[in-house]
Amino acid sequence: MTRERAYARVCRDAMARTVADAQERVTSGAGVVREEGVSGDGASAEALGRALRSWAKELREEPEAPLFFGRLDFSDRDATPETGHGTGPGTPTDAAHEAQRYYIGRRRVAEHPAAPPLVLDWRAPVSRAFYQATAAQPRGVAVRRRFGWAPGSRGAPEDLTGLEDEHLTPHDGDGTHTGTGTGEAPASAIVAGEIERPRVGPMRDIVATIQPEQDDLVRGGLAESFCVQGAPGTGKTAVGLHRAAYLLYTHPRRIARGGLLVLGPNEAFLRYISQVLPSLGEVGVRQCTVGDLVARHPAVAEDGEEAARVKHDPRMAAVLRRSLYGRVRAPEEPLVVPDGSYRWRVDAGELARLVELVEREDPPYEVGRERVRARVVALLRDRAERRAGPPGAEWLRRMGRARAVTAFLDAVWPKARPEEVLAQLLGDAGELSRSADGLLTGPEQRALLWERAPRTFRGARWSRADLVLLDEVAGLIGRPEESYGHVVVDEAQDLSPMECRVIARRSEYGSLTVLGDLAQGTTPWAAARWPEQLAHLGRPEARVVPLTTGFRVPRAIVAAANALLDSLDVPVPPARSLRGDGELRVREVPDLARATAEAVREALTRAGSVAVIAADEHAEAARAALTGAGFRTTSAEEIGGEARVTVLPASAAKGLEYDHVILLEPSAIVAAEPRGAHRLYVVLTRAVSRLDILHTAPLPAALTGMTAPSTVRTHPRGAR
Ligand SMILES: Nc1ncnc2c1ncn2[C@@H]1O[C@H](COP(=O)(O)OP(=O)(O)OP(=O)(O)O)[C@@H](O)[C@H]1O
Repeated sequence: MTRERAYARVCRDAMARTVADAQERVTSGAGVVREEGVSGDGASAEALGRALRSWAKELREEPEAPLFFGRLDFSDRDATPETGHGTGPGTPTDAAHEAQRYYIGRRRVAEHPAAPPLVLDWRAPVSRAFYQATAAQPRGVAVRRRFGWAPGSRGAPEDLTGLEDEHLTPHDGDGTHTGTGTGEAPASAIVAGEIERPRVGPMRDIVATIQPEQDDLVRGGLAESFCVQGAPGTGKTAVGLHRAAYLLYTHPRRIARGGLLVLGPNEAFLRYISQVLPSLGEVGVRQCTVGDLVARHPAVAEDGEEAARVKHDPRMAAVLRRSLYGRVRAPEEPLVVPDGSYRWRVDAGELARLVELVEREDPPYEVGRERVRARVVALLRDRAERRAGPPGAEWLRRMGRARAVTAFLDAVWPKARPEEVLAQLLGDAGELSRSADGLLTGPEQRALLWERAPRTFRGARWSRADLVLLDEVAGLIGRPEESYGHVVVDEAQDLSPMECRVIARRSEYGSLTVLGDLAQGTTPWAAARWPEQLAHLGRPEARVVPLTTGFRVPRAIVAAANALLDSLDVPVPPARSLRGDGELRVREVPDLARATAEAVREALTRAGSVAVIAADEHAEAARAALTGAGFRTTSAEEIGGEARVTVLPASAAKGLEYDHVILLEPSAIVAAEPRGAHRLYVVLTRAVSRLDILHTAPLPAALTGMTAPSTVRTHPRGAR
């Protein structure tokens, strides 16, 4: 311990010097840069200065945390017995690492940029052995050491409180293996402690304890898109964020060109995960919702249920395409273009063939219009050439802009704006049936039609679904300006086919990490199967990888959730939990408000965060009752606020977790919406340690059989 603390001190000093050095370079500016001969001219010195400034800023902004969490001692070759399992691919005993010792941390630490690192970045190739080595496949590692730090430590050497060694390759006289990775519970007490640590505030990184199956996903190649079907609390979100950090580290240039995008279901969720990437040293990643991607107008209108369902249906893509291309007309008249004393003439038949050909080539609409123009000019050029030899570039430009040519284009391939196209479709029954007949039924078409159409498209009031449709039309007209190198899509089961297409358009040249759980689908258009959803996302070939080992929800609560899962009829395997701790209590109570206050009072005697979750329409009342009883509470919008008790409507609970969840009236959550049972499944699986279910009405059928050993059913106590 003394030696390791001393090492921690050395690392801290080195890190402090790195930060100071970065500052120094920024404040002394280009002078230093030039002196070092890095850059001769002002412009690149300035660019370098900018890079240094942002680097210094990044170092300063990074939350201070322990600088290392692990150590690998590689064996020297003589001491590495071939175990039989250890010879396959993926288990290299890389000669370069023989007898080497490496510390592993959140980022590289070195005395100076050219010095050998004191701490390796967890994403460096060597670090992989830290996550993957087992006694059966030691990958050349003799000893894996994990470090335990005081909770919340900022890395002060005296905060180093524990060490744990696993001997993966036995030496003489030391025949014991302490392997991991196969048992129900983690073999490492430090890992177990980390997993069971009470939660407070926003989500944390998991670099110190990534599990082998998670690591495989985190380090998947940039080119590969895949989908993680993960039971609640299996670390989907964590895996997605760490994968983002890994890709940024491993392919900085290729990602930098397009950028990396993380999509989450709502603002509360985005706030909850917002600290993870910065704590891993990545500050430039865009994290937003699909709604943010399509927000070309504020969403001010509300759709009826049926209208929303139809607008999110994939058939709308075909309807919109037909509506847009319905603008293209077969030319009926010849084109006559005056040119000085001449008039060039192209007859209608030739023009019609030309337009039809371009239509068949199926370019984006805007490109199609310009292609028709270019081909018309080419016809004019042929005529001019026959008469007077090849015309010059200026002549070609003039013909392209000629009033007659533009008028011809406006007649056969008019300009289009997304708003105009959609307003016409939703505002005009004739246009709608022209575009939708054979695709949408009569009642579906009627559900789409505006009751009162605005006079022009500029006066239209758009709904959230409309914005998705506008994005679709914009995508038909031209390519989206944004295109990402990689997109991480969380809670992907909830996206509608049309929302999936928003993402597909922006990741055409990149790759996707799709995260979700079919059992947690709560939107009316939630996916029932992954292959279809992946096809809408433009990745029909993507692999679906299940994760079933839960790190959040304790076994007793998982058992209850699995009972409910059986009734959901989704093709997903049940979850299992790494956590033997945890409590589940189900109580029928006479007075819900009073029982809630009591449960909160009790919950506050333990460490960690507390959430009271109720059906949406009851959440406000629950909050008021708690405030009345003297508790300070926060709402979903204030994650990370001061009060330890959050009151959440069931619809806002997705993706979040709390140490202690007090769930009010499960049957009301089920009854509140068509997919209420799925919603209840989400809510049941938010608890890290304790779940209290309080009810006055009968429990939903799937929950009545809960017989987990730690289930305590108490009958209403008398007045207290
Ligand atoms: N390897 C790990 N070590 C420690 N903690 C982990 C590990 N993997 C996941 N966790 C923790 O388990 C919890 C659940 O992870 P996460 O939220 O990523 O799961 P999820 O699959 O997205 O869950 P859900 O679908 O229910 O929203 C988080 O607190 C996360 O930090």
